Amino acid sequence: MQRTLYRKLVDSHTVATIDAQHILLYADFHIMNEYTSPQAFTGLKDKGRPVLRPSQHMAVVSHIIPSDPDRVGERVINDPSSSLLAINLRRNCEQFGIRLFDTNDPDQGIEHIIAPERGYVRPGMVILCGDSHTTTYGALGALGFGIGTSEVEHVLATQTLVYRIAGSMRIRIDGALPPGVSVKDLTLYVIATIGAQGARGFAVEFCGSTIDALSVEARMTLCNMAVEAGARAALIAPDETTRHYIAEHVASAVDAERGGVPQAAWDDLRSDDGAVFDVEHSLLASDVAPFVTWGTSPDQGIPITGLIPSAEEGDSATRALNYMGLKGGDSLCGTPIDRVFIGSCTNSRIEDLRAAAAIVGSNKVAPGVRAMVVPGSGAVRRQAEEEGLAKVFIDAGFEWRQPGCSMCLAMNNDILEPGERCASTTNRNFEGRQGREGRTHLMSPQMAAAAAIVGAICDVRNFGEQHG
Ligand SMILES: CC(C)[C@H](C(=O)O)[C@@H](O)C(=O)O
Ligand code: SF4
Repeated sequence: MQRTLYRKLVDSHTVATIDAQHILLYADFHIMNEYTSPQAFTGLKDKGRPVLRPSQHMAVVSHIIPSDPDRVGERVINDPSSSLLAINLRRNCEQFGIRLFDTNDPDQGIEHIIAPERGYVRPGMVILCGDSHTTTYGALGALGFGIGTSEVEHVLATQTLVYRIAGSMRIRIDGALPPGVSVKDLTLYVIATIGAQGARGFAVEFCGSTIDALSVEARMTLCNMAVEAGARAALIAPDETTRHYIAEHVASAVDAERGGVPQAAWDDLRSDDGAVFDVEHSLLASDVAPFVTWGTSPDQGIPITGLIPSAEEGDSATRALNYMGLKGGDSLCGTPIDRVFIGSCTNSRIEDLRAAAAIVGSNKVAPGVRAMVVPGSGAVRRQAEEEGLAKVFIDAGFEWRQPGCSMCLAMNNDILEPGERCASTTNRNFEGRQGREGRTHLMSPQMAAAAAIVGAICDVRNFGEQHG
């Protein structure tokens, strides 16, 4: 029987079958943040249960930590309730013997940036985290998905999870991305094409020559946002690109052979020829242009050359347009922005910062625009400083900040003022996501960098002619 990659990963981690739809799934690794773990630890303590395998968990303070450039010392977090979350996580990790990337750890950062970077994510693994963007790890051929707080407790206690098997979807994308078009544009295009619920209930496997040509970091951007189309997981079969990434990242961090599938068996980590998917889509990279969202859902995006769709009175697009202060039939090009945010687990890796810095060059941030770059981890920040990228940003007038989720979700000091419009490399543009009444336009790091210089949303492909 031919099996999909998803099915192989599920089968190899099935501890017991519960019924036709449910299994007990083994988790090779589990990641926690300060925000979704406290009740789980309280539950364990109340029941007097230990953590079964402490070495198969890690924790990080990422959501509530301020990104101030001079963040140091004990008082990195001034807000008392946020500070308490960090203190609790530290106590819990100490008590249960779990590796914590604490507030002052040189490698602290966003969970989904540091887990692969530190070598914890390897092909063939099942990786869980109380966070929806755990789908990111599919970029390395690992089955990753977000879990709820009560499930976090179960995973800590048993290293397993009661799991409902997902449907299978394959999205094939072929051809070369046109010049000036990045994987973020491709991602927003895929979501706009299939819709915010388009992959709901499915584990999505991405394949095709476009995917083959992507770096692992680019694949992470795509898999990260698959959840914005409703996907329960995203997967890309490991290949030579994956091998190189693993060789670079695992040796320095954790034992390559601990957990996961030995390299010799990676060849089997792919869907068999003839494996049947419940749903298949086929897309062409040549159809993709730089993409920007105009609304309040990640699927409300258009190519920068397109027009904002006209809305019918009373439909959800009308509400979105009102919230965003935009009109149907207009172009997004030339829409002035107040803020630029380059960061988040979607786009704060070194390749993202390189791409943004290449656009910035020797230009300056437009007067009146507040622009910030928030690297995804301490390691990304150090590397960007070594490569001179930080200097490019600082000289241009960007704020060069400390790692964390930052203005991706405004759970810390980084927040939009009501009515402010932001060019953002993040993954969610919901109402209030970056601050009450804040207006978020999702786009690539290149497009956000160009917007910072121009002071308005623009087509990065024309940017070089004026600012090269
Ligand atoms: C805080 C956390 C539960 C949440 C998630 O699950 O994704 C956050 O990371 C987000 O991006 O909205
Ligand atoms: S960077 Fe944003 S999307 Fe990613 S984990 Fe943090 S809040 Fe969630």
